[in-house]
Amino acid sequence: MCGIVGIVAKSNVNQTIFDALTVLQHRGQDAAGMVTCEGNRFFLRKDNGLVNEVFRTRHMKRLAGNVGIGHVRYPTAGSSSSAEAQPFYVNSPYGIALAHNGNLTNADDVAEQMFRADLRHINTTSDSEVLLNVLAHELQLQGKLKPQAEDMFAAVQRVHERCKGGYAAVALITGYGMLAFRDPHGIRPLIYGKRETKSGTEYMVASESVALDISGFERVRDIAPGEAIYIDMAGNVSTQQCAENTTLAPCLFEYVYLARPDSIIDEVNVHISRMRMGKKLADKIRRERPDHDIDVIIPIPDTSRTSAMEMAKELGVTFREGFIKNRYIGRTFIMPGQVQRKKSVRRKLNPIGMEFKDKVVMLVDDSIVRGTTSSQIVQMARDVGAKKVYFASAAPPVKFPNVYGIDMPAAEELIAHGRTDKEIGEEIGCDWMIYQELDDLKQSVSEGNPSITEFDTCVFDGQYVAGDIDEDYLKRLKAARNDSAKGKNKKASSNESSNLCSKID
Ligand SMILES: O=P(O)(O)OC[C@H]1O[C@H](OP(=O)(O)OP(=O)(O)O)[C@H](O)[C@@H]1O
Ligand SMILES: NC(=O)CC[C@H](N)C(=O)O
Ligand SMILES: [Mg+2]
Repeated sequence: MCGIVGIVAKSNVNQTIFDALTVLQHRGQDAAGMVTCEGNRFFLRKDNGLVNEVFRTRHMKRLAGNVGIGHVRYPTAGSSSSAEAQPFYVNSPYGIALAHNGNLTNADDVAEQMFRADLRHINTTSDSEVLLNVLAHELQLQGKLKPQAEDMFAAVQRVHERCKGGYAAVALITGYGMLAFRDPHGIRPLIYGKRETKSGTEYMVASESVALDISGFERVRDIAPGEAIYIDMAGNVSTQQCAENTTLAPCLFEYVYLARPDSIIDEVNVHISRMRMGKKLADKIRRERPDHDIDVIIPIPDTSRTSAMEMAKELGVTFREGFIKNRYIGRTFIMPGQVQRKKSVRRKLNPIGMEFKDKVVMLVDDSIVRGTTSSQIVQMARDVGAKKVYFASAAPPVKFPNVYGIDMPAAEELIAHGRTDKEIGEEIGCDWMIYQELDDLKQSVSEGNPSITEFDTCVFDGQYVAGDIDEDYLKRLKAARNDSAKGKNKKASSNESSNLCSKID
C-alpha cells in the first residue's frame, strides 16, 4: 500500500507533489521519490527515508517542470534498499518513469519472459520494475515516434493481459504526458481531480483524495477497475476502459487501517465507514453480553479512534483517551522488521494510569495482525492497575497472507492464524476477546456505496479476487518474505550499487 501521485500542471509541480506525498506518508515510510519532466529531460530524486528527509532544498530546486510523479514506499516485494525506491525509470521508448502501488503476483514469470522474449533486463528484485518494463515494451511495439492516447491505451491493455495481481500506477512519458491505470479488480485505490488556474486546468491523480484536498484540487472521480487515464503535456484528458471482465473489488483493509479517515475511496467516506464498524461492533457486544460490565472504552491510537468513539456512544459507555501516542514515531505495522515493530510500540504508546486504575477497560483496535501491538498494550493496561482488560477488534481475525500490496507474507506470522477467538485472547493476555464479523465489516463499507458488491477480503477469508493464487505461490512468498528472509534480502541488496538511475543526489 504505497502512495502514488501524478500531476500535469501549468507551473512547477515539485512543491505540490511534495505536499501530496506528505499526506500520503501513512501509506509508506520506507522510501520516497519524485520525477519531474521539463522539455525532454527527467529529473529524479529518490532514497530511503520519510518525505521531509528525502527532499532537501537542493533537490527541490533541481526538480523542475510542470509535470511529475511521486511515490512513498512500503515494500511488498524485493528488498527495502534505496535501489528499489520509486519511481523507476527506463530510457526506451521515449523515457518512461513509473510509480506503483500494489503487488504483481506473477512478477517472476513476467521477468523471465521479459528476459527471454522481450530482451529486457530487470535490474532489481522489485515487481514495480517489471510492471514498468512491460508497459515500456508494449508501448515500443506500438511503433510510434509521437504516441497518441490510443497507443497508451493499447499498451495498458497488454499490461492487463500480462500482469496479474493488484496495481494502481502512474507513469510519465518524456515530452508526451502522464498515464495512470488501475488493475481490473480495482484492488488498490486511484482517484483523479482538477484545479482551475489562470493559466488553465491542472490535473492530479493520487492514491487517496486527501492528496487532492490539501492542494485545492476538486475530486472528479475514481479511476475505474481496468481503466486508464492519459493527460498530455497540454492538459488534454482521455480515458478508456482497457480490460475485459472487470469488477470493482477494493481492498477491505484500506477502509479498516490503510487509508486516512479524511479520504473518500470508491465513493465511500473512510471516516464514516469506520464509524459504522464501531456501531456494528457495539451491536455484537450487546448481543453477546447484554449485561457487560465495561467501565470505559479506550482506543489504541491512531486508527481505531473513530470506531472506538462510535462504539462507546452506541453502548452508552464512557470513552477516554488512555494511551498517549508519541507523535514522532510513525506507524508500527508498516515498519519493515518485527524487532523494530516490537520496540516501537512501547516507545510510541504510554498509558495514563488513572484511566485504567481499578476499572474494567475495553481496549479497541482497528485490527490485530501480528499481535505486536495488542499483546504489549494489554500488559501495559494491567501494569497500571486495570481490573479487567477486554479487547475488541473492528476487523475480523486476520488469518491469511496478503498478496496485493500489504506486507503480510506468512500466515504463521499472523496471531489469528490457526487459532480460535478465545485462543487469540489468551495469547494476547486479555479477559475477553471480541472480533467484528466479516459481513458486518463489508456492510460498514458498502453502505457508503451500495454498488460495491465485492471486496478483496483475502486476509480474512483466504479468497484471492484476482483468481491468481495457489499453495505453491504462497509457499514461495513465505520463503522469500518472512521476517528472517527480509533481513537477508536487505543485506544482499545494500551491496548493489544503489540508485543506478538517480540523476540527482
Ligand atoms: O497486530 P499488529 O501487528 O501490531 O498490527 C495491528 C496494529 O498496527 C496498526 O497500528 P499502527 O501503529 O501501524 O498505525 P496507527 O497509528 O495508524 O494505528 C493497527 O492500527 C494496529 O494498531
Ligand atoms: N506497498 C506497495 O504498494 C508496494 C509496491 C511495490 N510492490 C514495492 O514493493 O515497491
Ligand atoms: Mg494502530
